[in-house]
Amino acid sequence: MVNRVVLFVIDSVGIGALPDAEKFGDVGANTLGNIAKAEGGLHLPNLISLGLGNIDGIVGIDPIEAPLGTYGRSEEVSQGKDTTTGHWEIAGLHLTKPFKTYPDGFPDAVIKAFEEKIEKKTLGNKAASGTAIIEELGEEHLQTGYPIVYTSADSVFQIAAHEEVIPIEELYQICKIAREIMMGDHAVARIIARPFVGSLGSFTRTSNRRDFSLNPPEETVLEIAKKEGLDVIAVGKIEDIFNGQGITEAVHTEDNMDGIDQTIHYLKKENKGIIFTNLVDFDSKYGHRRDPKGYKQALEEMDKRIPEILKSLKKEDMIMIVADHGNDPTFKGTDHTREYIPILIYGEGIQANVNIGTRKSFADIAATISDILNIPTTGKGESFKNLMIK
Ligand SMILES: O=P(O)(O)O[C@H]1O[C@H](CO)[C@@H](O)[C@H]1O
Ligand SMILES: [Mn+2]
Ligand SMILES: [Mn+2]
Repeated sequence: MVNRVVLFVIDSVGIGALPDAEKFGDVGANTLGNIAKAEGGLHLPNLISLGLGNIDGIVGIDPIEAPLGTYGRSEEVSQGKDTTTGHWEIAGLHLTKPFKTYPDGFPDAVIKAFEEKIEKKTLGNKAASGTAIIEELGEEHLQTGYPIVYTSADSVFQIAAHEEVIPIEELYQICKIAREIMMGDHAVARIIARPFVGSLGSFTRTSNRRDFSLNPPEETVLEIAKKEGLDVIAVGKIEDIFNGQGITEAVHTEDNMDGIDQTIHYLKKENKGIIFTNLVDFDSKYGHRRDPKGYKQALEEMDKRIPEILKSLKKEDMIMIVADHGNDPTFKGTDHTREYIPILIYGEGIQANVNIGTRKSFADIAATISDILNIPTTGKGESFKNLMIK
């Protein structure tokens, strides 16, 4: 019997363009496949031993004879390719209306209302890469003290500020003000605090980033699990993505390795239910930065830690490794890509070498978790428990 699910989202590790990728301008995107191609292969022996190379349609990773895990891939139903949409679908929701985006910047009325409330002017107000815009406007920011507001192809209102110009607590406060303004007609998925340090020419962003999300519009599998008295432990930015809804305990992390450390820490403790971890470096440090070499290294670094994670699993644990969207570092632009996500599952109670094929919705993951933990479902997705439980 499985009574604890460890759900890892390896943020942005997509495995090929979805059939509807054209609508998103993402035909030809393949995060994992194109990294393998650009970097002359990927050394991921542990993910491969679980079945990574055996997933239908995977490119750049060879299959093996007898994978130890259950494996497959999934399409995304919701019409979005952002983190929130991806995670909410994994947790059992389908977003019928995509989040609003602002490719040409935010309307004057929004910026005016924001500037009045924070009693400061703002800089930027356009779509940009976060590292590029602090280089571009950093000097003016240091001189004026005005925060830098920017967005991307995602539904985000991001506020960048130097930690010595706007202390982080104050930055979080102005994010909360933005959150109040960006509701209703302008219900952007996230307001993101983007603090940075350093001096002109060598600014670096810090791990004090915070995301201020919306509540999920309906009950997720996390809320159901919590109601049923189970633990729902959030590691990394999971707490932010769900705006704390359905979470019983949370820890924020410095980077991928810290995320793995924290997950192992919780695995060793007595708890029942869901440990939900997001490893964001793949996306934020390498995908958006279009750095296939760094992305490859981050993947290999994570792969190396898998034996340690598996060793920490108890008899009744099951680990699921999935992603939330793509972010092909070899693709045009700097945004996410509409892709299939991989699904790798392992545990003592799980069948080896089972192919669950191509799932129609990320919500199949939530439905399966409900089925396994014996709790009600969100009503979305189809469980594949019977294919993989011993
Ligand atoms: O370029 P940076 O600031 O990393 O922004 C990226 O991070 C945001 C949230 O994941 C997205 O909007 C994406 O564009
Ligand atoms: Mn993401
Ligand atoms: Mn991203």
